[in-house]
Amino acid sequence: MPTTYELKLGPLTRQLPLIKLNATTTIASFVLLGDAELTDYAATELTKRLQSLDFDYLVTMESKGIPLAQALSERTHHPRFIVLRKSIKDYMQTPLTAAVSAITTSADQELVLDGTDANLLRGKRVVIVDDVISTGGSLATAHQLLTRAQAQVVGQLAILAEGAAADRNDITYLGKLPLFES
Ligand SMILES: Nc1ncnc2[nH]cnc12
Repeated sequence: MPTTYELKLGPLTRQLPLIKLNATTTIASFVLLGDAELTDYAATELTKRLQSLDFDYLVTMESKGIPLAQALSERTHHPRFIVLRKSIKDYMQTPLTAAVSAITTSADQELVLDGTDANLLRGKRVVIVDDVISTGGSLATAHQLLTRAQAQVVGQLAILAEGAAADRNDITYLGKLPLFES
């Protein structure tokens, strides 16, 4: 039984550890945080995919999407991006929240849009960006929060699509990641 999966993305290769999540599901663990080289490459490639898209804000989800959104913001000359948080902070004003289930987190989580950010996004064209789209749970929750904030989601981007997400035609991604299910 191998212990790693070899991910190839353009000129880059990574050995991803195989992690058993439960009795039936094993993932090739892709942790973007700290991988400056891959973040840089992915941002350059995704920027090409954004070239013909008119949008006002990039939106990402805490926490693994943050360095990617930062790099994409710089490359696309969008000086501000929005981060959907995993919990309500004391400094937030009238936050919007929604429940989310993620493949890598056993307990249900929530996503939070600070009311100040919601005001900024009202009537704006937004692109959601994340590191991996798998079950699509956090993407759907992000989409729901943004719709509640009256933003228009005009694009959904990820570095990798995992498992069945690779068959979706409503996301743009650079590479596929297998999901090992028995
Ligand atoms: N393969 C994966 N690695 C890390 N985080 C994930 N979230 C969803 N799929 C993942």
